[in-house]
Amino acid sequence: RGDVFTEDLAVPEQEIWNPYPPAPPTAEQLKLKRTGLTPAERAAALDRLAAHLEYKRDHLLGYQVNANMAGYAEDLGRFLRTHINNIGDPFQDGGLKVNSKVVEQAVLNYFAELWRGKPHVPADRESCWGYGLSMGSTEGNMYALWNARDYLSGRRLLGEEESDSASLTYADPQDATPDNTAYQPVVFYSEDTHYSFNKSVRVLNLPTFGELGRKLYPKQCPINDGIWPDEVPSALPGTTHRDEQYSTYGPGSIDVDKLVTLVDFFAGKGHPIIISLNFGSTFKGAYDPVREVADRLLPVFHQHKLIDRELHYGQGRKTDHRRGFWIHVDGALGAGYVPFLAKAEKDPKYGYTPDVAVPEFDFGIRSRYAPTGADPVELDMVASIVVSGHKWMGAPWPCGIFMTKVKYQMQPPSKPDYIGSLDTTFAGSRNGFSPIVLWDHIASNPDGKQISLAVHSQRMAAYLVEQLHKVQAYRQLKFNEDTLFIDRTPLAITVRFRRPSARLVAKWSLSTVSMRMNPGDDGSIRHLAHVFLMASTTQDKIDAFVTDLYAYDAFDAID
Ligand SMILES: COC(=O)[C@H](CCSC)/N=C/c1c(COP(=O)(O)O)cnc(C)c1O
Repeated sequence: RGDVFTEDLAVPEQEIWNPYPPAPPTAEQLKLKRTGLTPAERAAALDRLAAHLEYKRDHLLGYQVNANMAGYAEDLGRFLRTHINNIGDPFQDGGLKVNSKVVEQAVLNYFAELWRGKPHVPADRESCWGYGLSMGSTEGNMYALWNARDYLSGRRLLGEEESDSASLTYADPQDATPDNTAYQPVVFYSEDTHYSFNKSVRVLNLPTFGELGRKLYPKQCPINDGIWPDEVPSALPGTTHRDEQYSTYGPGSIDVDKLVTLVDFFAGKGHPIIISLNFGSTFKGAYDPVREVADRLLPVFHQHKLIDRELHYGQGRKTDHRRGFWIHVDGALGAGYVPFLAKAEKDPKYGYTPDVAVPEFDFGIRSRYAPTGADPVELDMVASIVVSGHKWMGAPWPCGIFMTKVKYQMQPPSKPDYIGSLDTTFAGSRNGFSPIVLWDHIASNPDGKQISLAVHSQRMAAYLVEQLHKVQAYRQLKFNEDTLFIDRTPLAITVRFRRPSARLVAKWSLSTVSMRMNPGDDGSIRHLAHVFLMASTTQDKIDAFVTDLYAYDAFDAID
């Protein structure tokens, strides 16, 4: 892909045309003294901070944040008087009784059903299990990769106790010899994947297919003339435009042909497979085609005996059966609203006809494969899903949900009796307020409202594209400027275009990317920005933003 690199945007201290945007409190005002601050000093600093943040909140367009905090202060302010900590497993009350686990369970079961899974029943291995995140989807995605890595590398499943050993061990030590690829999982994700994945695979010491390819199979990459890329290429643009035949001009979803070829290579070497698919990608808002990936990879998994693997543990006395693949869906953004778009598509009363069919992504995806001369195979293909609570739903701070199934849960590394519960999550202390916020949001937004908001967001995205084309036509005529590179991936709730001036980037908190559109060609560098059309984005807000783009100095001179 084009090299993505950041540039220091020299953002002026004050916005030139609007000398009145409330600045944040100064460092001097915020300086924390040993003597503390007087009530007047505290009030002055906090008042100024509130004014600044409220102005920025009302002008935030560039990030996936729903600015609507309706009702939280009124409904939930009283919970700020209590430290609520959901330490340990959400479905085990534990020793710290000041917890909101009953609320967390209600939220988890809501998402299990929304994503076509079964609410948690400990004895039902096909039912869902999950937990409320104390960070955002970065935590959930990291947990998913950790769970997948240990599941596929033969660590002990939840319930496969080994009384004589508190430390985590492999199901069967000789299975996990260094040269045994059967327990060396490899992870695949596309070049449009959120940067937190590069961080997560480092934390987990989990090799990407590129790293493992360069180490074990140098110059044998089945795509790209033998050279291993680090990420799966994203799809090329549908256009036949000759000099735009690079994924940088594409929709931002994964190239399924290349994914299948790469997975087939490693599965053929015996490696278990981890795939993370984006569902509402960070810059282009694209949806990886989960259904197509699942349907096309099932035969590959079947061919390489990755559907049912037998593991032994307890000195060979016992056996378990597991998959040799894990499909994770990073639904940080899309898992929150696409289910409602699908409902709108099905119900004519919403008058919504999507540009393309609303894609599937969840636990309801079952793929079938009928190998010649063998019994047909039908499998549920998605092993885990993550959603951020602070993106589509609009929580006041980072939070979210990780969801998998009981059959994939691992034995935790230790059993800290003093928390009175299994340590089945990533964090120690866990935010007990976030489940209450998500519960309040869901309780206040029945399906009908959610469907309307999801359709509104689609309409606002289409509206912004229309308005940007008007700006482009005006500027070409008036200032003889180049195009604004306006683009929107089908069904995406984000629109991308030429980066405006530093002042406007700061005013509207735009997220920007500078990239070489044609690899190695500095002449093809584009400075782009995007706007996310969230449930809280109004037409008035879009109009105010678009008005700014008509100004003579709204865009930097084309360098
Ligand atoms: C540049 O924009 C971002 O980094 C935003 C987070 C900021 S907006 C809330 N996206 C985070 C993100 C993440 C990480 O989610 P968080 O940890 O909740 O920020 C995972 N997956 C996808 C597809 C994402 O887009």
